[in-house]
Amino acid sequence: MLRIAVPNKGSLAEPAAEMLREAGYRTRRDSKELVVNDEANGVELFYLRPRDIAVYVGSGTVDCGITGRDLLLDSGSAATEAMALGFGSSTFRYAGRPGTVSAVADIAGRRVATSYQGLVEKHLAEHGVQAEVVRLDGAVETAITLGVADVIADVVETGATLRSQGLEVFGDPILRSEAVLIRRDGSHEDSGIEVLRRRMLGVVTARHYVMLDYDVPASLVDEACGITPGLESPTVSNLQNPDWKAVRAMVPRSVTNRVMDELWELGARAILVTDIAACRL
Ligand SMILES: Nc1ncnc2c1ncn2[C@@H]1O[C@H](COP(=O)(O)OP(=O)(O)OP(=O)(O)O)[C@@H](O)[C@H]1O
Ligand SMILES: O=P(O)(O)OC[C@H]1O[C@H](OP(=O)(O)OP(=O)(O)O)[C@H](O)[C@@H]1O
Ligand SMILES: [Mg+2]
Repeated sequence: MLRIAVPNKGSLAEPAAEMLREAGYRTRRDSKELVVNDEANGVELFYLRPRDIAVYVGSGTVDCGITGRDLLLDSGSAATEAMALGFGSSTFRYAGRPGTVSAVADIAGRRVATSYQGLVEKHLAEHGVQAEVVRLDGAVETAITLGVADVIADVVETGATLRSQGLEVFGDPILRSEAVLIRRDGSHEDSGIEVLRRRMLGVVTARHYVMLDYDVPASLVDEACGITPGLESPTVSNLQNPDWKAVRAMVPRSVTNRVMDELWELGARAILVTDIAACRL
């Protein structure tokens, strides 16, 4: 049985469960379930706090887990990123009152509030800045208003929380984070983890690409394939009318409409886009 740690709460919980479901695993039906045994797939899911997941994985009590890159690095656990999962994206940044602090060097001698003490202490040390780190559990943005800190370091997604407290980010992002699959440092390419990783990669890829089908005059096939080169190579099939060919290729979802416009201009017709439900590449 492969033991997988899964976020039980917070921003990562629902999208992580969704990804596991799409990858064919059984997930919990109610939020009070703490362990799910999915015998058919040879896995056991342990629902744990996202912050604790790297600790469990690092200690070897579970084989792998899903958590945030920021939480992994903050924990200092003996765990390592096996793959990025493409959801739960955020940046980790310093912020303060406008006009007070504008660069990392200005933090020297001040108080920094954060829930990510390990990450912040390491970043300050790397920049040769000495400051007091005030460890808080959450709602860090309020620390300046309440006079507990001069600067904060926190997760920023839309920036709405910062704005609501009249704060502004400064300096470069400390980190760009997203949900990641993690395994213990130096753990061998265990076949169970490899199957999980391939399945997750299948979901990430299926989300990232669409399948494009179109018909194009035979004389324009090469030009059309230049527009849609696919991953290995596009599929070109005959049509009953010998003057036309059918082409099928995977296209990144983000450029689908631009590619369709180009194909149409070239003379392609019957251009169809289909979602990919799952894949192994
Ligand atoms: N808007 C967001 N707010 C907080 N964390 C986010 C956000 N978007 C992504 N994340 C990621 O979620 C992880 C934090 O999860 P965690 O469950 O500790 O906090 P949370 O989502 O703020 O939930 P809560 O504070 O309600 O427990 C981090 O990896 C963080 O980068
Ligand atoms: O940039 P935004 O889109 O506003 O999102 C970022 C905010 O969301 C999270 O807080 P959460 O609501 O989880 O509260 P917490 O501080 O108690 O964790 C995070 O800690 C930031 O405060
Ligand atoms: Mg939070």
